[in-house]
Amino acid sequence: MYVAVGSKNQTKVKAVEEAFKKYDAKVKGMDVPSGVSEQPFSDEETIQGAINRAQAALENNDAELGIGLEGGVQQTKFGMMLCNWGALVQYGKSPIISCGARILLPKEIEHRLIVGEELGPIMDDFMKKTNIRSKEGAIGIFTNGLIPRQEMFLHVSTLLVGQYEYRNINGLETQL
Ligand SMILES: O=P(O)(O)OP(=O)(O)OP(=O)(O)OC[C@H]1O[C@@H](n2cnc3c(O)ncnc32)[C@H](O)[C@@H]1O
Ligand SMILES: [Mg+2]
Repeated sequence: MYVAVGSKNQTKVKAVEEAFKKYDAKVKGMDVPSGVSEQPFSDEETIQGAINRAQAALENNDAELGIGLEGGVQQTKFGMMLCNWGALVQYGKSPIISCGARILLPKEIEHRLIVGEELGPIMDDFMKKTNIRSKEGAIGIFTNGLIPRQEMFLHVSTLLVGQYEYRNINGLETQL
């Protein structure tokens, strides 16, 4: 099985590799447009970004499945939450989607997002580190390293694989 991932971020590509391990799949990451803002600001926009990435990855080569993983934030009455969504796309079928664990972001980060900064650069500046988005991620920082970004994306990817298997066995279109 050949699985194309719409990103070169290693936290995403490695998570997909692990989720498809039992299929002995060839997993290839590639840069594709997300078709949404660099910093998605709602679940809906983040889902759309994940689907767009999955579709673009699938169409750009001879893969059997396209996977898109997209990070964003969602404002709630409790504060701004990190949100991450995944999509699995297959020719002739509707996309399968899943989301990852969520936590509230600190107010200081929320305020910077509201005035238009992107989470990736905010996190690097906040921690005085580089490229956090390709390492532990915001979720890793704010969970004291207990849930790094790759692990969160592994959960998202495994939710996609599980739903894909369920559909193959039962033939049910559960979504979209
Ligand atoms: O190369 P791509 O696939 O685009 O990977 P990315 O790290 O930029 O990730 P996303 O585009 O999916 O995330 C959207 C934005 O949110 C940032 N972001 C999302 N989750 C993050 C996290 O856990 N840590 C740091 N930045 C994060 C990211 O840098 C972008 O500005
Ligand atoms: Mg990005």
